[in-house]
Amino acid sequence: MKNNIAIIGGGNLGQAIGSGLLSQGFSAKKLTITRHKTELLSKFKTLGVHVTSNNAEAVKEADVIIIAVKPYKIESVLKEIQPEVKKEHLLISVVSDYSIKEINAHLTSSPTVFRAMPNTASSVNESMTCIASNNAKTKDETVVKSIFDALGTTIRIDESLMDAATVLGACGVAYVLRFIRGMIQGGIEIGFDAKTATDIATQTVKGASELLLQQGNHPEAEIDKVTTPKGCTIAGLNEMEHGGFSSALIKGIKTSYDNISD
Ligand SMILES: NC(=O)C1=CN([C@@H]2O[C@H](COP(=O)(O)OP(=O)(O)OC[C@H]3O[C@@H](n4cnc5c(N)ncnc54)[C@H](OP(=O)(O)O)[C@@H]3O)[C@@H](O)[C@H]2O)C=CC1
Ligand SMILES: O=C(O)[C@@H]1CCC=N1
Repeated sequence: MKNNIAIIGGGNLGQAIGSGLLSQGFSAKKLTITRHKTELLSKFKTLGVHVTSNNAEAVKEADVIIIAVKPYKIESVLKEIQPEVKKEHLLISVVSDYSIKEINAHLTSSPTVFRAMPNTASSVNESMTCIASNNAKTKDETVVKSIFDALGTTIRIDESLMDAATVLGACGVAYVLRFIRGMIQGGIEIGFDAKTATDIATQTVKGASELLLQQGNHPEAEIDKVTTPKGCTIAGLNEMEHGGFSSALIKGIKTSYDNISD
């Protein structure tokens, strides 16, 4: 990748993106990460990444700007960087609930603006990133896609689905981790120590995902292969459903969706 990238907001997601890029061989010299508490970015500094609290300076040196601050901070950041943003810049916002139109309203130079919704698995190059833009040139789309392809898998979506992408893909990491925690707790109750239960639960979740990813089957088709008539799997699964398992998940997803806007 030839681009110089500035990540504005080196927090949980900004650092995950930075780590993911570096582990794919992206040059530390071409990467800048900003935040106020720069001491919390020392591991990046050690690797040769330019670490600064000066957003304007970071933007000046970059051709791709990734904004990764909290939604309530984006307007002040846009005001701060606005004088340095040029038409040639690719500006990617990973900020939830802030539209391309709202971003453009703060910029006079008309850069090409994208929204992307990666997740924290960017740090291990296993993100699912949904990308949206309005009338971006194919060559710019290719650049943005290549950045997030380095961090995992990408899908292009319409911007109207960005809130849904935020919930399913980004919040989704937390839902799955809570599921894994539940499996671990159950595993300990039936006899495993915490480490062994964690090893079994995490690999089992990975394997179940791979069955769908690699074979493209419907989850129920794979479930049918596990459930022996009158067996323990179906007994446990039905008990989970009696407790509202799928329903709780669906309701939680809808509740997250309803809570995106402040
Ligand atoms: N976390 C996640 O899983 C995901 C988050 N997102 C979105 O990404 C954005 C960031 O989320 P997340 O990483 O969790 O949040 P964090 O609070 O962890 O990170 C945001 C960072 O921005 C820095 N910051 C604040 N103000 C400025 C500023 N003026 N200039 C530069 N840096 C600044 C803060 O550091 P300091 O105080 O040192 O300045 C902070 O570390 C949010 O909009 C969120 O919606 C999207 C997908 C997934
Ligand atoms: O919970 C949040 O607000 C952010 C958005 C996506 C993931 N975390």
